[in-house]
Order: sequence, then structure tokens, then C-alpha cells
Amino acid sequence: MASGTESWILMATGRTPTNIAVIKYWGKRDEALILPVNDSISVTLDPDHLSATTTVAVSPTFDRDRMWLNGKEIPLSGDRFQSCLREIRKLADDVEDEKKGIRIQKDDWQKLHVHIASYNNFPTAAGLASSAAGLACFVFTLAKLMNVKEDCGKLSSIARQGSGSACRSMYGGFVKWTMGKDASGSDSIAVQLASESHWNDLVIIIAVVSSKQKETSSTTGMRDSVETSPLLQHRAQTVVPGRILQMEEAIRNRDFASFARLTCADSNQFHAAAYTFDAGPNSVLIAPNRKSAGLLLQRLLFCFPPPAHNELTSYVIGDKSILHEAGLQSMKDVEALPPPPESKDKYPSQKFPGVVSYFICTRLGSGPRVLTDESLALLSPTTGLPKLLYIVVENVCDGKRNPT
Ligand SMILES: Nc1ncnc2c1ncn2[C@@H]1O[C@H](COP(=O)(O)OP(=O)(O)OP(=O)(O)O)[C@@H](O)[C@H]1O
Ligand SMILES: C[C@@](O)(CCOP(=O)(O)OP(=O)(O)O)CC(=O)O
Repeated sequence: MASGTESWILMATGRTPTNIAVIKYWGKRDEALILPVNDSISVTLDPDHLSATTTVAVSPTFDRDRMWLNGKEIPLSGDRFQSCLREIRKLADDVEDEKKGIRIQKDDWQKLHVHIASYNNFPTAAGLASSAAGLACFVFTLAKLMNVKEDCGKLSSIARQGSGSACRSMYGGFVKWTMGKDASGSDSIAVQLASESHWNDLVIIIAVVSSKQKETSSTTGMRDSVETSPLLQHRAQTVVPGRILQMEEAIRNRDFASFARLTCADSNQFHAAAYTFDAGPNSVLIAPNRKSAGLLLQRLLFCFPPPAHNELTSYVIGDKSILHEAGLQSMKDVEALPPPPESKDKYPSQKFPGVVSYFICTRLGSGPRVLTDESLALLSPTTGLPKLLYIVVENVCDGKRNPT
């Protein structure tokens, strides 16, 4: 390993979106390689609103691999992180940074240690697919730092070994995870069905009911289903294959009626079966265009207003322009909303303030990207430690009590 100085640090930062499945992955045929029992299809969400940002640093001074998630150090010893690290290291190539005078040879990556810091701009482990954005970003950013030349399909098969749904976050727009047949998992990869621009008037509204960590992870929930539910096998073998074809056609034709029918049918198949597992309580609503999304928001805000003294700007986050187009500028406008006309004679116009924690308005989004602006890196370029920690340490050294 040739280098100008012994204490250099080289870094890369990536941002990767989350995705929401419209035909769900639920159940594995191989737990270690994370091979699913059926194909699945998802929409990638706008990384401005729901994404993981990850910085990976390498330096000859690091004595072990370390990781911080949302500012807290977490162990990297788990099989899933280890599989991804091992697979990416195998594909690593020579790296040269002329400006910094750094040269890393392919084989050096086996000995060099990395520091990884990641941050999710949405709740972690609450059923909003943080593992998808997080593990995809982990693999994507390591691959960038280590100059891996493989395409997104190959990277998706590595991300899959971190968390199944992560393979679909390797692309923007509409994505299919092909379950594959091979026992090695080499053909269990994600492919892009259509980019985000193919059907860009879809609006996605997420009602966040709870941001707390779920009691049952998806991993455990689907394992229980595989072990105990005969319906799951029927779903995987008989129901999903046809549904996948119909969903592909609906996406190709931008046929919202079929898209919505298939999405709801696939979701209901879990809830109608009264399993005890939970994939998180937050619901994802999809509107065909901005006008319908505005009408939907008016109804949602009428029924689920924020608790007293809450600002509208912190209650509806993400793409706020839909709020404005629906004539909702402030809490006064929400309070003045009439009851939904369709419910007038059928149901009492009940309101449930505080039931929803907040709403996220978003849209389809693009795939992973490298962030070249060094100020967005989560690790300090001089210490290789998380920037916040770095500031706290610096402040303590300076005799200041409060971290900035
Ligand atoms: N940014 C990240 N970088 C690396 N790993 C992450 C990141 N975010 C989440 N994870 C990993 O994913 C785990 C959460 O996955 P889990 O499947 O329980 O929840 P979820 O993905 O938010 O929900 P669901 O899969 O039901 O939509 C975390 O405990 C952590 O190990
Ligand atoms: C309900 C789901 O979101 C389940 C996602 O499960 P994970 O991908 O989080 O599970 P592991 O592979 O065990 O990490 C459906 C889906 O995204 O297709």
C-alpha cells in the first residue's frame, strides 16, 4: 500500500432512497442468503423525504471496522453486515487519489478497516423500510469507496443479503425483485421496471401513526408466517405470480384503477388472515395525481387533525406544496375544513385529534447517488469519527459543555 503519509483518510458519501412494496415480499426460502418465496414490486420514494445517508471512511490508522447509526455506535458483527462487507471487499478494485497522494491496491482492502456513519431522515425500524434504505446505502457507498465496477444488479444481490427489501432500493421508480431459482442466489436480483419519470403524477401520503421501534421485526414476522401459515405458501405459489404480471401491466399502462386494486388486494391478504405479526402501523396512501392528493389531504386533516397547539408545518412534512394547493396554509384553514361530503349522511363526522403523529407527503424518487459535497459527509475528514461526536469531543476539550 503506497501512500503519501501514514495517516490519510479517504471517504465517500452516498444517499439511497427507501421503497414501499405494492406486491409484498413476505417469507424466505433461504434465511442466510435472504432468498424470497415470491417476486415483489415496489415504488422507490423521493430521497429528499425518505432516505439513508451514509459516509464510509478508510484509513490505515483504523484498528477495526466500526459503525454509527443515527449518531449511536452499533455493532457490525451481525451476519448481515458481515456478508455485505465480505462481498463488497471481494469485488474491491485499485483506488488512486492523486490529489491526496493515496494509492490503495485491490488486495489492500482485505486488511484495511472502515468507519461507517449513517443517518435516516425518517423513523428507523418503524415499518417504513429503514433497513431497505440503510442496507442499500451501506452497500452502494462501500462499493463507491472501494471502486467496485459491478452494475446495480450485482450490487442489488449484495444489498439483498443485508435486508431483502434493500435490493429494490438500488433503483429509482418502479422496481421488481425477481426471486430467482439458483440456490446460490445469483439470479435473485432487482431490476427497474420503469423510471420515476414514467408515472410522475403519483402522490404518496404516509400517515405516521407511530415512530416507535416495532415489537416484531419483519424478519421475525415473516419467519413465523413461513413456519405456521399454509396460506403463505398458497399466496407465494398461486396468487403472487399472476398479480406480478397484472401489476407490471398496470404500471406499463399507467392504469391507476388496476394499480390501486392490486396494491390493496396484496396488502389485505396479510391483514385479512389475522396473523399476530406486525409490519408496522404506518399506512401508505397513493393518490393518482396532485388534485386527488389535495382532496385526500383535506379529508385526512379533517378526520385526523393535529393535537392542540401543533403547527401545520410540522404536522405535514415532505412536499408541502400539495398542502398549499389544497388551500391549507395554516391551522385556521384546517379548523375551517367542512366534513367530507361523501360521509355526510352515512357517518357522524368524527374527528380523532392526535391519532396520527404526522403525515409525510412524497412522490416517486430516483435511485442511489454519490454526494460530492464534502460538507454533507457524516464523518470528520481528519479523525474519521462521526462529526457530532467530534464536535462534542472538541467542545469538551475547549471546556464548553454544550455540543452544537
Ligand atoms: N441507515 C442504516 N444503515 C444501516 N443499517 C440500518 C439503517 N437503518 C436501519 N438499519 C438496520 O435495519 C434495522 C431495522 O430493520 P427492520 O426491518 O426492523 O425495520 P424497518 O426496515 O424500518 O421496517 P420494515 O422492514 O417492516 O419496513 C435496524 O435495526 C438496523 O439494523
Ligand atoms: C413488509 C415488507 O416491508 C417486508 C420487508 O422485510 P425486510 O426486507 O425488512 O426483511 P428482511 O429481509 O428480513 O430484512 C414487505 C416488502 O418490503 O416487500
